[in-house]
Amino acid sequence: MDAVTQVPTPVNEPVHSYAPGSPERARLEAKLKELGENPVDLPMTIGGTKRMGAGAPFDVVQPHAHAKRLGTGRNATRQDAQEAVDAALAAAPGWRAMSFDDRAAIILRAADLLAGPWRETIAAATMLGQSKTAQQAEVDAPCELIDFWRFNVAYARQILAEQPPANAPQVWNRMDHRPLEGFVYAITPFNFTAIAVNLPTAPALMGNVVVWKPSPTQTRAAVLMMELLEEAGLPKGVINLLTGDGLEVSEVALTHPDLAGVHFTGSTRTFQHLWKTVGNNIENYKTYPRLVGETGGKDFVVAHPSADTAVLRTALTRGAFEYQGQKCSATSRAYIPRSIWDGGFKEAFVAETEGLTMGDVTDLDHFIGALIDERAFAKNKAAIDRAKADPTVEVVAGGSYDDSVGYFVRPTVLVCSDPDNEVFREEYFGPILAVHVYEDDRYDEMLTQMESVSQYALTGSVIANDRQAVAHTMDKLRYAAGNFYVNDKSTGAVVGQQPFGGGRASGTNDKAGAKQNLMRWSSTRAIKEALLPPTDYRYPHMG
Ligand SMILES: NC(=O)c1ccc[n+]([C@@H]2O[C@H](COP(=O)([O-])OP(=O)(O)OC[C@H]3O[C@@H](n4cnc5c(N)ncnc54)[C@H](O)[C@@H]3O)[C@@H](O)[C@H]2O)c1
Ligand SMILES: N[C@@H](CCC=O)C(=O)O
Repeated sequence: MDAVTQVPTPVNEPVHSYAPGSPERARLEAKLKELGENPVDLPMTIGGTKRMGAGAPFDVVQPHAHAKRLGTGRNATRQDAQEAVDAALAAAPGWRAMSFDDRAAIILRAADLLAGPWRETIAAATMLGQSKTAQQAEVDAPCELIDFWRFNVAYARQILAEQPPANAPQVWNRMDHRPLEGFVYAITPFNFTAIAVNLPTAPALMGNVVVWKPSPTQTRAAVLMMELLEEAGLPKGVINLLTGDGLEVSEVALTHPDLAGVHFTGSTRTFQHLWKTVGNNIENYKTYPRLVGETGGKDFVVAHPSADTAVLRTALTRGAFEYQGQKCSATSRAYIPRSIWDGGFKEAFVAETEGLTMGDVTDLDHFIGALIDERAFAKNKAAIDRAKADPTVEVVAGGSYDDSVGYFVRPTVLVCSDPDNEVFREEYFGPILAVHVYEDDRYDEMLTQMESVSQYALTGSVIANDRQAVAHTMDKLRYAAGNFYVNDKSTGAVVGQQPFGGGRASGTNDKAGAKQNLMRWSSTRAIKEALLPPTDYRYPHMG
């Protein structure tokens, strides 16, 4: 079909409340029971075929009740990886040849399946596997993933329609936005099902083939998402799912001559390792692999003396502790003026923090659940223990932990007099908020220090009612965050509204769910066609 079509105008998916007595709550509870009580095998999908493979087994458990197993997968081996790359490359010509409308229709159908019949299944898998509350699972997958899919289709349509603005006389210029040559390697984090699925599907929408390696702890939802994509009509081999730690997968994929790109979200350390490996192999690739990575953060809230204290308290409680602080955007450091801290804020904030309910997320009354695994628990426990032993730090809320049933760490507030302390620099990826109380007349000095005390630049916010202070802070912190908020929490970017990503050590800032990201998965061919081409090499000035 030659028609230049228009895609549906995207709108953000409405968030279901799961309020007591609502029909969606009843459906969710049924799915929680079904998935929670029936552990399954978690297969890979290579060229459309499901298989467990022969690698070492790993269990996926419920982090808030780690004795409860959701399923068992196996680490993909070198052979699994080689076959996945072969399957992707074999699928590439057919996928590239398919029209954009056909590819877009698959993604739009996937969005509708997720918004409808699959909604509570994916929400329940995300709650159980990643220990999210109903609200936190709902804003992740379904909602954010539906938004990624619908907005990406609209952005991709715009990119493909982009053509040169000028044509010289007797010339027609065109742009052919080609998929990359080779395969894209998508490596995804545990904490968002939406991110895990956007990373392979965004390049696929642009016509690329993909090897997808999700996080082991997110595998229950990942395997279900693969089934949903198949139901939506995704052809075999376009996305190949490999389970496990990914170590052998990287040995194959990162050294393969057809590696065309890496689409990563996860820790800074892992991304730097991947980048170094690609750098060390740079002479072996047929093309320069695109490296897109969104990584860690040490996200801040700066409160000005003019701040509304209720706004500040809510931004801190939600920003620091929702999903147990396991968002890359979670507030993990706050700068509060002495006048506010000593003026009753400390007591109110500590009381609110101590009152947060924590437990098994299948009890929908809780505000937070557990950390993802043993490693995350140990990291946060060690950080709290170091803080307790540090004379410059005072633990004013929380500070306790217990992994006997689930990986639970109480929301913790550390007040530290030394703004250079590790508590203001290290990403713990847990419910630990470091607070520095500054003297009101030293606002500017505080801004200068906190601007670059950490290596990251992901998210941050200013809470202030004084407009000049807002403008000054925004200017001074221009490079300290890729997503900046005024009088709001540092988390909760919405696709189509606040494109997400950070700079410095936080990533390549290619903005997930935006045009910038999709453009990385396309390699443009510029075409000039001479309609009346010259037939004499001489120019007029030659007489
Ligand atoms: N900036 C963002 O948009 C964003 C979003 C979500 C999470 N994050 C960051 O992610 C981190 C938490 O996620 P995580 O614990 O899953 O991160 P991680 O780096 O431990 O793991 C990410 C993925 O990389 C895989 N991996 C690790 N080494 C590998 C290798 N050699 N080869 C192949 N795969 C390998 C893991 O199995 C997982 O799938 C935090 O630092 C957080 O800030 C950032
Ligand atoms: N996009 C999410 C964070 C993703 C990282 O974990 C937010 O804005 O809170």
